[in-house]
Amino acid sequence: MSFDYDLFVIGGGSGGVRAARIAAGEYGAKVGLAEESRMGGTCVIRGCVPKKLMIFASQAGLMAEEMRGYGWAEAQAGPFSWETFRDKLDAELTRLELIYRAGLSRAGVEVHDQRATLVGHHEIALADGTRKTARHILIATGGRPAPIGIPGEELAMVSDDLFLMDRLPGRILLVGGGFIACEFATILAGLGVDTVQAYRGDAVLRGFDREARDLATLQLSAVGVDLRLGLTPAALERSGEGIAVTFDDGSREDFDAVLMATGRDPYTRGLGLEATGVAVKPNGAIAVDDWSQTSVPSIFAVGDVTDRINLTPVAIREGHSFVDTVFGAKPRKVDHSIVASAVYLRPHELATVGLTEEEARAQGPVDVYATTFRPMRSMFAGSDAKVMMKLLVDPATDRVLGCHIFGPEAGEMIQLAAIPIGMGATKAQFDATIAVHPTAAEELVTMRTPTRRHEGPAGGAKG
Ligand SMILES: Cc1cc2nc3c(=O)[nH]c(=O)nc-3n(C[C@H](O)[C@H](O)[C@H](O)COP(=O)(O)OP(=O)(O)OC[C@H]3O[C@@H](n4cnc5c(N)ncnc54)[C@H](O)[C@@H]3O)c2cc1C
Ligand SMILES: NC(=O)c1ccc[n+]([C@@H]2O[C@H](COP(=O)([O-])OP(=O)(O)OC[C@H]3O[C@@H](n4cnc5c(N)ncnc54)[C@H](O)[C@@H]3O)[C@@H](O)[C@H]2O)c1
Repeated sequence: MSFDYDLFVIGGGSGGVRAARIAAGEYGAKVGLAEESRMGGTCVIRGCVPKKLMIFASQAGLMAEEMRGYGWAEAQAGPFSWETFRDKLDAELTRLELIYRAGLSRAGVEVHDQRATLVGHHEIALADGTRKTARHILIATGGRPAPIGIPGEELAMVSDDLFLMDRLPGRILLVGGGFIACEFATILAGLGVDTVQAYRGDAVLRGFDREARDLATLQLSAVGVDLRLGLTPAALERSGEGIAVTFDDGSREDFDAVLMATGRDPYTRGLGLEATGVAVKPNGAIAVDDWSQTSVPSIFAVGDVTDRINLTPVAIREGHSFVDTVFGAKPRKVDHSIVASAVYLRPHELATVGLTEEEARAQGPVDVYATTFRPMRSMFAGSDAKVMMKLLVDPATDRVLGCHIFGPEAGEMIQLAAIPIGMGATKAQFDATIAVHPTAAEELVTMRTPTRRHEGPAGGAKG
């Protein structure tokens, strides 16, 4: 049977673009790709990239404050122009989008700027009514903000809307305590917005190492976020130009804007999965095996739509591995067991790789090497901001099981720590490394004695 394409990719985000480009450019496959919005997907257009640029924009006040501590007595951030920043941001995203398009075009990928849906095991319908056939189909449609189902929720923004605002709100409520709520609370407070964050739990960033979570929670308040723990909205309603929020404790407050950052769902609605028999998990994520293959052998899925680890480099690796396996005769599975990540807070980021202390002690005995200190840079300036470095070590094998850093540029540090930890490095090998001085990261190779030992599920902590 002949097909229009060897591969048809639905979704031009992190996973889809990588897969299409490698399949066509390196393995000579005939590839089509459909994208219903801007090329580049969530990460480039409404995620990692604009978010990180906003983080940079938001740190002027903190930098000026630090510099005053170094003798620049008049240092001030001065006025911020959202309009100038937003227009520059839009131009930058357009530049990046064009680079993505050029890469696809150079590789010989045929791009269809429209929505695609599945109509058969080898067939796709485009929004203009055209049908295309393909030997293999890759679904890389990403995720969408998940509503929580409270009355008036449609009045709130989601993260996509933040990058397009006409003006900064005077007062905003952010709902949630995950990646997006914490990063945007840091950003908006840094840009001078009166920022309230409501989170239903007792410390933000559930799932991260508890000690690091506690430091992140303290830092949010220290940078001016009015963090309300154990609180969540029950209803939103219009109030003049703004939004009146009724919370679950019965209190009511007015805000200029509300941002719901309550998680993301796989974007599979209306994709034709039921009609084609592609199996989904209860939350709508496409079920795949280790090779990213769905229940229909000709259809594969990568990235957030499969809800494995919802990060850009993971989507890229999944897309690349699928193509290596199917088109490159180089079978490659993705190892999801050790994936580093960072939450871009300011002044200190939270970065992590491997097991948390809580996960490690639930598995068995673990030695915890941890230190918390005021780094020389900010201490000199008079700041109380604390850095934390933590290594979790298996006492039986001496293997480093996890690393957690709360500090300036922790994301940069964890990228490097992830290499030896992924290779199975031992604590002795960390210790054999001569320190780089003076740095905060030198603590990772100079912590000599365990701070505490957990004996495992049956035992308690010592020391
Ligand atoms: C605010 C925010 C900040 C983030 N920050 C980070 C970060 O700092 N680091 C990090 O690693 N990750 C971050 N992420 C997560 C990261 O963006 C995602 O994990 C990544 O983009 C997933 O890639 P993907 O290819 O699965 O999907 P996406 O990048 O979402 O791409 C899916 C594409 O498919 C298109 N599409 C969907 N359905 C169809 C259809 N039927 N037809 C045609 N096109 C379709 C969409 O328009 C979209 O362009 C962030 C996410 C958000 C929301
Ligand atoms: N730096 C990064 O790598 C980065 C940054 C942003 C986003 N991301 C990715 O995007 C994903 C989505 O981010 P997110 O922050 O929306 O999700 P998240 O899962 O990190 O956090 C969701 C938050 O919403 C809260 N929540 C969920 N349901 C609720 C309800 N019914 N009522 C009240 N609160 C509720 C949760 O308790 C949690 O605090 C992340 O999981 C991550 O994979 C990564």
